[in-house]
Amino acid sequence: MAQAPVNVTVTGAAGAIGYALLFRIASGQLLGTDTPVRLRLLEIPQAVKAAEGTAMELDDCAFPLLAGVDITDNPKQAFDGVNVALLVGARPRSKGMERGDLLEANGGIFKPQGEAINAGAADDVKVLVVGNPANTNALIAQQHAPDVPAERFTAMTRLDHNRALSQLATKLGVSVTDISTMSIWGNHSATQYPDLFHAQVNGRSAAEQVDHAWLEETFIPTVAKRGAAIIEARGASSAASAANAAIDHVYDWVHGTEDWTSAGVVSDGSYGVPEGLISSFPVVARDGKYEIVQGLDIDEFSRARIDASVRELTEERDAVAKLGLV
Ligand SMILES: NC(=O)c1ccc[n+]([C@@H]2O[C@H](COP(=O)([O-])OP(=O)(O)OC[C@H]3O[C@@H](n4cnc5c(N)ncnc54)[C@H](O)[C@@H]3O)[C@@H](O)[C@H]2O)c1
Ligand SMILES: O=C(O)C[C@H](O)C(=O)O
Repeated sequence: MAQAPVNVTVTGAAGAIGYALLFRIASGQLLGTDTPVRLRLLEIPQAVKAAEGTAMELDDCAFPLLAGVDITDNPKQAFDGVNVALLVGARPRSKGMERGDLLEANGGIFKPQGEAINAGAADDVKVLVVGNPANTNALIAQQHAPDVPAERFTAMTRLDHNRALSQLATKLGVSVTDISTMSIWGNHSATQYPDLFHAQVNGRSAAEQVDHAWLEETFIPTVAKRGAAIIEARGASSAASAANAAIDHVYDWVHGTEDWTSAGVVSDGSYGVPEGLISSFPVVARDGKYEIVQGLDIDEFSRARIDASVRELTEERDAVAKLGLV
């Protein structure tokens, strides 16, 4: 191995997404097949033993690119020198828990993790938040890492993007590779807006190739509520597809994109999204940076839906602000 290993930290490493993610990272799918990685697994104390079991399995794969695995329940150790941080572990909503309780519980996780990233991360750190509510958890972590450029904190909407590609491809009987310039706007929640007005299929407007009733009454709700449908069907949240989307998000961030993709990034005020909110936009990746695609015309239909999702993000931000978390 000529190159120094890249430090990749995965939180919630003993969970379902962690299990689907770690082997793909270690095999080179996150950063490329010429880049060695050192994994740091962060778990809560009760799950450290399970993470050790996963580390034993990683050993047993004899991955040529895997330079080592460290396991800890201490965020400071987990993020010391980190280059890529995948914040997957989060507190799920339990019975009787209100939305405010969920935000507060997650604040207790993402505030110290943001602080630990601020204290110890490498200069080039890139952070992807997967754990829900992903956009607001990313905002909490970002707000507690004032020395890290804000654009290094992102939230995952790539799974929604991939779901949108797949639903449209199935509807039109085309390959996902025939579709370009797809985008997801807003929150990773049921209010998100998967946008067919800017998407193209074989170079022609996607919206013009489907009837409006399907777009409004089937496509948008199917994509936006797919997470709930998976939970209903599997009895558990999406895991392999979520891990796959995390791999796509980071791979593209590092290697660049030819087409648009979607990511929750810190708003610069583009498209009327309040500055500082972490909202999904159509983005491209260039030179190791995600950039919001600029200059799109937004019609009334899209405007109303983007605004509704951004309103939800604003309410989440206000709720965590009341708790002193941002
Ligand atoms: N953004 C997306 O598209 C998307 C998609 C699917 C799932 N998710 C979310 O990802 C999260 C993880 O899903 P999962 O299926 O792996 O859940 P899981 O319950 O199987 O695993 C979560 C793991 O996180 C750990 N954890 C909890 N608090 C922690 C902390 N403070 N530090 C480190 N680890 C901690 C738990 O011990 C557990 O092992 C959930 O919040 C889920 O809703 C997001
Ligand atoms: O875990 C969830 O609530 C659903 C998840 O975010 C998903 O989109 O599959």
